Amino acid sequence: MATEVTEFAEPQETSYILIRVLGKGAFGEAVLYRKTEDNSLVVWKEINLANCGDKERRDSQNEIDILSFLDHANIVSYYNHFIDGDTLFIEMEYANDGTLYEKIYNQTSLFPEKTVIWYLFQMTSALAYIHEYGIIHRDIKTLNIFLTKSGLLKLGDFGISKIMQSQSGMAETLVGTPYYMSPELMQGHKYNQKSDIWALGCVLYEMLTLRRTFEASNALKLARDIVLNQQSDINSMYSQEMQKLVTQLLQKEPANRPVCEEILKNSLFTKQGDLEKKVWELNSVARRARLTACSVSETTVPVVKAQMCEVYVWGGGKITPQKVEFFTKEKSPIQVECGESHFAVVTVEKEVFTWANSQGGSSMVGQLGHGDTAGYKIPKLVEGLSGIPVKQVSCGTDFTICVTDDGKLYGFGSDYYGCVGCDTSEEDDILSPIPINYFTSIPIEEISCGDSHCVALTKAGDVYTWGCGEFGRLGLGSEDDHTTPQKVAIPGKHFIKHVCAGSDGTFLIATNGRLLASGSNENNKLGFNSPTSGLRKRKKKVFDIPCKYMFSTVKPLSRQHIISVSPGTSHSACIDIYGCLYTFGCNKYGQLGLGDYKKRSTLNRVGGVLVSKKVEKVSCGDGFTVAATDDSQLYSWGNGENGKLGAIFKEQGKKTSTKCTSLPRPIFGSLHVVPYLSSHHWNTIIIAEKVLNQKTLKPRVSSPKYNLLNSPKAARVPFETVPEDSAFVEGSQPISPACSEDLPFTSDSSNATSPPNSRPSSGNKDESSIPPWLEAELQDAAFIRIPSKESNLLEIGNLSPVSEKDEKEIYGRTTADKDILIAQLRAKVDKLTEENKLLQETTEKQEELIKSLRLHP
Ligand SMILES: Nc1ncnc2c1ncn2[C@@H]1O[C@H](COP(=O)(O)OP(=O)(O)OP(=O)(O)O)[C@@H](O)[C@H]1O
Repeated sequence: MATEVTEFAEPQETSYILIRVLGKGAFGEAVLYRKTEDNSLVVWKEINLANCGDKERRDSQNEIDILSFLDHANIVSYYNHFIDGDTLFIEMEYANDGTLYEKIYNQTSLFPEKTVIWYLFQMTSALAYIHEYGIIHRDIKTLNIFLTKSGLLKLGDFGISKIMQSQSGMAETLVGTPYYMSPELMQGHKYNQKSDIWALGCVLYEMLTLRRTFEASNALKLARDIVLNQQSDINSMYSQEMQKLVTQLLQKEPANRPVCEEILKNSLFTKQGDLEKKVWELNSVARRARLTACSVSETTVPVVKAQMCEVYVWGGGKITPQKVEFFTKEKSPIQVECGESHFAVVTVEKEVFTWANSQGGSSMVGQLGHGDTAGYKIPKLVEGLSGIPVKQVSCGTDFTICVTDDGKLYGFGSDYYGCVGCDTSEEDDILSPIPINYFTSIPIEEISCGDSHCVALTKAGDVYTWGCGEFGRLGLGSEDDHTTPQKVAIPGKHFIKHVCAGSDGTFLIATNGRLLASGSNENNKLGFNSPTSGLRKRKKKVFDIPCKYMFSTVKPLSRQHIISVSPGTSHSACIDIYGCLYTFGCNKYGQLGLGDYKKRSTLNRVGGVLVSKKVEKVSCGDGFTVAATDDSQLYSWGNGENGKLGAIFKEQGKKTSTKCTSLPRPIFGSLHVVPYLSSHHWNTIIIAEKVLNQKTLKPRVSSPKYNLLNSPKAARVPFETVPEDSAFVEGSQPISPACSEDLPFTSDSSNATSPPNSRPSSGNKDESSIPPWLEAELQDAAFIRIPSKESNLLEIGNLSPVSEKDEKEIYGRTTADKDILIAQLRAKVDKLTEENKLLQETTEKQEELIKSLRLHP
């Protein structure tokens, strides 16, 4: 379709293009690929498991599962992994500047101490991180320490690391590379994390001497050297502190070696400034570089905002957004939610209002909480919660659960699956709010209701699920239903920040931005499927996962830092920290927003009109998606039947019903900030903030000083009030400048009274944001004319003689011209003086003559 081609480039499925085989290890190969999705380079390790038994396969899979949770700037990230036939595939970050081994052996002179400290700091903080998780690396060596061109160091190859069951646990197996093996290992003793510290000491020694700590012609001699701990001396150019640290790390007795936390406190690091910040900055630059396609629009910082909150609903038969007048006139909303046939709103007074959209004929079963089964058409206060401050509400298909300020839960509606947690009542339908007693002494932070199950996050960070368990949506390892809340096992050491229940699956968002999910992955709606197109030894294009009974990380999204997720009936959408929108799942109605209706088996980044915007909110319903962007626009796409899209869009040439659109389309006419958005089944409800008045600061392009010097006009209006975007015009008034004295910023005020493109006249204090003190100073200031070109004249410390040309430009004439003119003037004055003198003499003579004539008539 012509219209679509211009608006949206055909999205490509992610595939891998082989770059080169990096090398072969003991168990397989490491191969470098380019990922077509974002042109990033990734390494896939292909490990042959043909000789491994079932248990070993399971163990290696479990071990990598845990390693994939690690998230540290100095550890090679594990993005994805799966076992296909006899091959274990692991996708990981590519370190693009070789290994520390190569770096050391290419050195022609010793490293400066500063470099050694920088590398050692990064290695130690990586080790501190894994040790905290109870992981021992067990193969620390310069060959397993990778470098990036940006100067970062990355600890990799956890191939033989072992997850310790407890911090004090001892692993039995003798593994590792002999040169780095600690005395206790050589002697056949047990070891713990201190063996990694020994290896760290060996690496440090290698960096300081450019040779191995213990080199011996045979294993026996090596063992003897290590046990006797005979190191050679370190060059005296290195500080005493450094030499002391090597000795501490290479202590024969494990107990005498420091732990990572102690090493990090060494004055060698503290003297070097904020090394942690440097690592963080370098890593975030690399992360940003990966987001090449993500051109986020210029950010402005709001300063003053006057706004009005309104509630709109659509869908369920209502084609265009309907304003719910009640919340404009009487109550101010702070949170909204919808179920299949009902809406719920929490107001600033912490009250809950519910009402029905019984358009489809569905009967009420108590989900409104008004004590009966009437289908109230306008918002009605849930009186059973009067006096109980509610901070959040969530709607299931036909039930509602509220969280109070002190973390208590109240539920009402259908208890068919035990969602309302009513373990005492015989009835399935709870018509008025009842407390969910299970949580009386476990305060809840957040609740999310799916179609027929619930997930709650406690204030302590634990996750509980209950209700229907089909497809493993409760993440409890089975499909069993549970009428009482069950604590969920969270893999790794993830701290959960948000919980989100869908129709038959559940998402969890961890504090580190990882997305975890459990339940049905039909059509990839939980995002688990991995693209494998282009990978050697893999024929199928996608590695398909039908469902998960336990929570696992959604690995295809492990490189994104997810902040928000919304599961729909057959698809899902999530937003990352940069405001990029990703969709996955069924695309029958174009609900993935990719400009077509093709089946998509993996993850997609929504582009088109949204590519340059920051998506702030998203919600998925049954076959449709709604998204709000940072420029106060609202978009919808997918199945438009029954008004699900809040507007009527016509899309030519598509195969499904004429009410579908596969591209994000702006809805809602004018522009609004949407702080809350919820879709369920065919309904959508939003809070729309109408910004009546907004003033923002944004960095100015040129320095006001420069304008002041260069243009007399600019000197009068150094801060220009940018005419308002028509976005926030309704009833807005100009705001007197509050922060215009902050020189690096220019004021951008939304002002309804001045027409677009009109410039304020100078000196008008209402329109110009010039501060009064500066205005006064400018009025009194002498006017100095400056050449339009930046000549040497302006550069302090570079006062070269003024050229004739510049003089002419500044003063309109040269010094020579001036001299001639002065001479001419002098001559003129002289002539005049002469003439004056003559005249005076003549007058005197005439007066004398007249006098004598009077005396002698
Ligand atoms: N993430 C990575 N980034 C850059 N190069 C890598 C990465 N992982 C592995 N390599 C390189 O690929 C090659 C093969 O690595 P691999 O891990 O398969 O074997 P190895 O580490 O040499 O041996 P083994 O795993 O048996 O100890 C090595 O040269 C290694 O430096």
